Amino acid sequence: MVSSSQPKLPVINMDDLKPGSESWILRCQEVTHALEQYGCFMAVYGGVSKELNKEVFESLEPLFDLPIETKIKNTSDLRVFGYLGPTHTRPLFQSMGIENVTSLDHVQHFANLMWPSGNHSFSEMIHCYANQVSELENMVTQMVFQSYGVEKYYESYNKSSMTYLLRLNKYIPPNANESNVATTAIHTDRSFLSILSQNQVKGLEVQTRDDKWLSVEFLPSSFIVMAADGFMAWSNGRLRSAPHRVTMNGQEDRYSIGLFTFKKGVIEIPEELVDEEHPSRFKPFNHFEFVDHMCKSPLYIDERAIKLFCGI
Ligand SMILES: O=C(O)CCC(=O)C(=O)O
Ligand SMILES: [Fe+2]
Repeated sequence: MVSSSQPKLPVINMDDLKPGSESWILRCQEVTHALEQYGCFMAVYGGVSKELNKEVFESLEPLFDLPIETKIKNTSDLRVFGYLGPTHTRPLFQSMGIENVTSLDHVQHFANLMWPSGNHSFSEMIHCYANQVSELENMVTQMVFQSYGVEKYYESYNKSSMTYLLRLNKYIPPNANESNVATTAIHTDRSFLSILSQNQVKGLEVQTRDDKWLSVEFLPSSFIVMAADGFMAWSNGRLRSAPHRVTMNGQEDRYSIGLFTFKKGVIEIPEELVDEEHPSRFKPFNHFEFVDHMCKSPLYIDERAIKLFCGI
């Protein structure tokens, strides 16, 4: 049950912040504290215009209306990065993935699979959207590194060291006789950081440390920034990888978009984050090997997975 007298997720204004300014330094603490306590926060971020956001969400309906034979052309070496259709355990959900979405070539490759005569405006729009959202991701990563006093490692986690997967999700409403259907199982994300947005239909729920479920109410121009398994391990367990799920109640289709970042290569805990109070909890691990392992043997879909993979 989602509590009605629930605390809300922290809301942090991420606009107009210049690195090194007083407000930047203040936000570094707020962002890190929110990711430690909740594993996520709501970022108010005007870096994506309302018009672009609207156009992107409007493009999802015709995309998901394409025939199934077309949608299944969205494949990937990592199965969970491509098209996922409804299954009997997840009948309301479909999802498509665009790998390396910050590169226009990759978005065009996806668009050419979906529309054989191409769809230039879709490609431009999605590429622009992903890059603008990635600016928010870069800022958050830099802030966390800075507040832990390990900014010198940020270069290995900036845009050129990460890859970006954009997931486009569609959830259809449950039948009238099924209420409150948990559409996705409780999970944590395998990524480093995830940034989520949605159309006007709510459904995302985040589990708090005291096992309450917070139903996320998106504010205008807002995104949920969520620390995932990779960032949690990098921080030696200081950050929380937020358990979350999607529950559909209403009558309308829900569309959501997630930008997921993955480190190219090995994630290593900075030695500065290991001390007597925080003994080393994770061995260095290759992020894609972890994702690949999870695709092949998905024993757990929450934080236990990374603990099993590289925990000490
Ligand atoms: O649809 C959402 O809001 C969340 C999706 C999600 O949790 C995921 O793709 O990992
Ligand atoms: Fe997720």
